[in-house]
Amino acid sequence: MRTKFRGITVREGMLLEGPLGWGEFCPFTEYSDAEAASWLATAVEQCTGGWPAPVRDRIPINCTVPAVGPAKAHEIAAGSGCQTAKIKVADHVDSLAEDVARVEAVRDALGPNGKIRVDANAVWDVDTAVTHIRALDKAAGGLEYVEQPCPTIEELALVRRRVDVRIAADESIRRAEDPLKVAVAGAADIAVIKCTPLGGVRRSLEVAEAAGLPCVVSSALETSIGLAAQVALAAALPQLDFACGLGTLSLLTGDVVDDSLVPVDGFISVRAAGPPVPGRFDEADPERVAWWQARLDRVERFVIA
Ligand SMILES: O=C(O)CCC(=O)C1=CC=C[C@@H](O)[C@@H]1C(=O)O
Ligand SMILES: [Mg+2]
Repeated sequence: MRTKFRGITVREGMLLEGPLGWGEFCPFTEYSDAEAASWLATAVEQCTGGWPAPVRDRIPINCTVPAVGPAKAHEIAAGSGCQTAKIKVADHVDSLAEDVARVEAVRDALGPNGKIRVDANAVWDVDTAVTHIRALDKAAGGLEYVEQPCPTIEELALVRRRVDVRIAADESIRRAEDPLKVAVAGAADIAVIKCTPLGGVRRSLEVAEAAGLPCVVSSALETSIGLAAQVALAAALPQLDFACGLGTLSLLTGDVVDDSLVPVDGFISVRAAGPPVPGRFDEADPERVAWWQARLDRVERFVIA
């Protein structure tokens, strides 16, 4: 990673080859085998099953601004070519002043017509969420939405009643016991859908339909191989009203393909990625390779069982 993001500085994963090409298996290292099973289903769909036909040929993209200082945040947003920015906030206790400065810097970089959304990754309680959302909304001159301000659906519903900013559900969907059954309508205005953890493009289309809300497709920090599945999902959704969080290759120091799925002028064109360049990760630590192979063996058995 170029900058620490969701607490990690190294992104690990595995590429699997099947009859249709390559798939990416990249559950975060702390996830259990049970939680990793749907990530494997996504990789298997990609390299064996293929995806539904696209209904659009390019996807509007938001730039992603980690919890960095205002000067760096300005540079990221200004250099991204995107009209929408998603800003990480609340990454530590007492972050409000830094969050406000980051949001102000991004507004300055995007100009008055840019759209700004923030993501708190479920760390606030209801009262903190209300106070911080109001302050950040003011700093932004209007937020497009706030993603997962609190941990539970009930808390999202309470916050939603008390602020004028739209609420998006992310962890509430992708980490739910059954993402097909989670009742987010009423607690949120927007559903963040990530096909990598949800078990593939087809299943994500079902989750999106079940959520009954406008959707934003967002990445799980994949290489271009895994991002291609997310792009396929964004391309196949019947309706796409918001920019998607798929511009995350810029958070990584490298990619496994040469022709990376990066946004140009704020859009990613819908296409496959790959193949991986042989030898790109020859330097991978043998201990980590063995760890991933053992994980794959366990998760595979978990899926079959
Ligand atoms: O949505 C984006 O702009 C980028 C993706 C992103 O923010 C995330 C990717 C992976 C893990 C998550 O913590 C995080 C998110 O919460 O949305
Ligand atoms: Mg999120």
